[in-house]
Amino acid sequence: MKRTDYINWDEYFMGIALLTAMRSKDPSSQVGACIVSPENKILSLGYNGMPIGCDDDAMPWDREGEPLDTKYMYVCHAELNAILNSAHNNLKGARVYVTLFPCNECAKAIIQSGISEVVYYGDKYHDSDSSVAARFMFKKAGVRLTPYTPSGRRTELEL
Ligand SMILES: Nc1nc(=O)n([C@H]2C[C@H](O)[C@@H](COP(=O)(O)O)O2)cc1CO
Ligand SMILES: [Zn+2]
Repeated sequence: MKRTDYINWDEYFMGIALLTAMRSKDPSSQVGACIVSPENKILSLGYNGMPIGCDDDAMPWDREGEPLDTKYMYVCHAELNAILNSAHNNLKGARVYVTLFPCNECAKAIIQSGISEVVYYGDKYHDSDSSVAARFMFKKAGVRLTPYTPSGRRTELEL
């Protein structure tokens, strides 16, 4: 008899997105993205971080202040990193598991890459212009938006 308490696909991919987010240096929001093929193969992963070559310790992580002194000018979002990290994979018909709903800029990249479904966990900026614009574009482009339903399963990893 096979065991029955194995994690399902959604738990698996969102779990990997959550683990990937733990690599983020951002003090306020750690975001992870996991892109998966229609055959449930992982195509790419990403988390929010500074561009390659931009020393994490030399870059600002502040949310407020002069625009040039905030992280927003520089940080590369989890979804964009995942798309860019997948340069040799075809993302047509893929779905992306994200721990936070995509912004309008990542929405553009998601649509252009051919990803057809976004499964999202958090949505804390639901009412921001960025989220409204993202939803508007996703709707026009026919990208399916699926809120992740937490299963309630808790797990602990000894790392
Ligand atoms: N979907 C997203 N993916 C992301 O990777 N991010 C990143 C950009 C920043 O590094 C951080 C948001 O910072 P804060 O405004 O919550 O302090 O998360 C943000 C969003 C939200 O749209
Ligand atoms: Zn984004």
